[in-house]
Amino acid sequence: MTEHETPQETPQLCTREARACGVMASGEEDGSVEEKQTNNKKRTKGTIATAWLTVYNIAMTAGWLVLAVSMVRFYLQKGTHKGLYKHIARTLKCFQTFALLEIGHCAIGIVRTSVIVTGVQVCSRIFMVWFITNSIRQIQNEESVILFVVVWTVTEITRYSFYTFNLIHHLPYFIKWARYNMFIVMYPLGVVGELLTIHAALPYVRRSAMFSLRLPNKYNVSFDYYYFLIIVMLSYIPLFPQLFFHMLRQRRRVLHGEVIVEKDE
Ligand SMILES: CCCCCCCCCCCCC[C@@H](O)CC(=O)SCCNC(=O)CCNC(=O)[C@H](O)C(C)(C)COP(=O)(O)OP(=O)(O)OC[C@H]1O[C@@H](n2cnc3c(N)ncnc32)[C@H](O)[C@@H]1OP(=O)(O)O
Repeated sequence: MTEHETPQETPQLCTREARACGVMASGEEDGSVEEKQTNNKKRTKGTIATAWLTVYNIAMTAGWLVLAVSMVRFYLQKGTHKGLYKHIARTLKCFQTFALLEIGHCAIGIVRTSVIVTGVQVCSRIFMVWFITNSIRQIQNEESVILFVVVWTVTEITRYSFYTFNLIHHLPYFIKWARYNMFIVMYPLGVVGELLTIHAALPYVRRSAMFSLRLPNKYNVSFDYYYFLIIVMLSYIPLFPQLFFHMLRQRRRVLHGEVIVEKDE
C-alpha cells in the first residue's frame, strides 16, 4: 500500500513546488516578466532540492544498512560484541558526520525542520562519536556503546528510507508507522546508551586530563573536560524532552492529521 494519492501526505518539497506552480498558474496570464522569472527560478530550485535530497537520503539509507549488515556479520562470526565498535567505527563516523548536512538543509530551507532541533540532535551524536567513543579507546567495548549504535542504526534506516519513499511518492504505510512510533522506545534507549557511555568515560577522562587545559598557561584559561562531560550529561535533562516532544508533535501531525503550529513557524 502506498500513500501518494493522499494530498496531506505530499512531501514538503512538492508542496512548495506546487505552491510555486500555483503562483505561476494564477500569474502566468497577467503577471510581469519578473514574476514569471522568479517563479521559474523557484520551480528549478525545488526540482534541484528534491533531486539532491533523494540522492542524499538513498546514500544515507545505504550507509546505515551497510553498518547494520556489518554488525550482524561481526556478531555471527565472533559471537561477542568485543571489537565490534572498532570493526564498524569508520562507517559510523563517516555516515554520522555526513548528517551535518541536515543542519544545512534546514538553514537553507529545503526541509521544513527547525535548525535548532536538528542542530541539537546532530551535534550531540557527532559529539558522542568523535569526542567520546572515538577518543577513549578503553570504553569502546562497553555494552552501552553497542546499545546506542544499534538504536541509531535501526532509527536511521527507518528515517532515511521514510524520507526517500516520501520524496518519490511511494511511501509504504509500515515505514511511516515505524518512523513515527519506534522513536517512543528508541529515543529513551538511545539516551540510556549515550549517558552510560559518557559515565563510563569519566574515570579515564579524569585520569588522563584529556582535552583539558590547566592553569598556568599562556592563554590564562582553564578548561576541564571531566566537568564539561558532567555538564553535557546534565544538559540531557532540559534538551532531550524538547526533541522527544517535537517527535510526538510530528507523530500527531503525520499519523493523526492534527494541525500543529510550531513556535518558530
Ligand atoms: C557539543 C556538546 C553537545 C551537547 C549535547 C547535549 C545533549 C542533548 C540531548 C540530545 C539527546 C539526543 C539523543 C539521541 O541522540 C538519541 C537517539 O537518537 S536514539 C534513536 C531515536 N531517535 C530518533 O528517532 C530521532 C531521530 N532524529 C530525527 O528524527 C531528527 O533528527 C529530528 C530533527 C529530531 C526530527 O526530525 P524532523 O523535524 O525533520 O521531523 P520529520 O522527520 O517529521 O521531518 C519534518 C519535515 O521535513 C522533511 N524532511 C526532513 N528531513 C528530510 C530529508 N533528509 N529529506 C527529505 N525530507 C526531509 C520531512 O519529510 C517532513 O516533511 P513534511 O513537513 O512535509 O511532512
